[in-house]
Amino acid sequence: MTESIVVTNVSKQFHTKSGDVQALKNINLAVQDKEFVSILGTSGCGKSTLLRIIGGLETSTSGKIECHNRIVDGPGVDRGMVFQQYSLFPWMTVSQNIEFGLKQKNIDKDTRKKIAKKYVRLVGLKGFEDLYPKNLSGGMKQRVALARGLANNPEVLLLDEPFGALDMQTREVMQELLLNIWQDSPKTIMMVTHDIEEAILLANRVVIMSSHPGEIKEVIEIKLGSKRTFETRLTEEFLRYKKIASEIIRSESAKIM
Ligand SMILES: Nc1ncnc2c1ncn2[C@@H]1O[C@H](COP(=O)(O)OP(=O)(O)OP(=O)(O)O)[C@@H](O)[C@H]1O
Repeated sequence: MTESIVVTNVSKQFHTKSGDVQALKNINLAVQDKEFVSILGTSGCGKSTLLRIIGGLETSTSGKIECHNRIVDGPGVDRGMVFQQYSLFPWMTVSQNIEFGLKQKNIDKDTRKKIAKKYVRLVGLKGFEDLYPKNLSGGMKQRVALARGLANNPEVLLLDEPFGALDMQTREVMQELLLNIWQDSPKTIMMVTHDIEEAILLANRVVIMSSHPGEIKEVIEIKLGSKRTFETRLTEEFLRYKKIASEIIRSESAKIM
């Protein structure tokens, strides 16, 4: 297996008016090509900071990040990011939003349209292509953001709480959607979430971070097979993973209370 992302001895310190904050301490992690890794941890433990450093939106204080053997020193088309705040362009339609990154890559109009059409269908937005974000529900906007991230076909997709703003039902539909898309055409995905079930259902490995400073506390390999469905949540194996992860997170939360 080849390594997609390699994080070596990454630490991050923020300098603020009220003092220094050590957000990350000595993070070491190798994510394999086409692996799905979820990152769990208590609020403020550094999950987003780690993802932003991998995305090149933030610099580390020490250590290095490599993506397919290239040192990360800023954002790049090899790494796509989808955030909880949909960050859609309000003046662009659903299709135009999805096509945006493709246009930046100078992909011709016909190919752009074809790719956008494919992802509009995959995320269940057929018929809504010409609407503007203001005419969409939160769940629909989130699907557009996901479609845009996938349509760009980056080598690595970085998802920061992508379903965090959604209600439970929509969230579950979106999880299943992402699961189906990933099972049909696997790619390297790192996803930050607060939702233990979401982390386990989707990932090959769940990384649990400890807080203050953020360190990797535990890495759990999730052996639930590659054909997971919604019903996987009801299996004994799944519940066993949930119990293990919940206990670690509970003990971490207790430390900061
Ligand atoms: N730009 C910044 N300036 C100063 N401190 C920051 C900055 N960004 C994050 N921090 C601090 O770094 C630590 C980690 O923050 P981060 O947002 O990465 O945590 P998180 O695990 O993603 O939290 P949450 O789950 O609540 O979103 C926190 O203590 C936070 O206050």
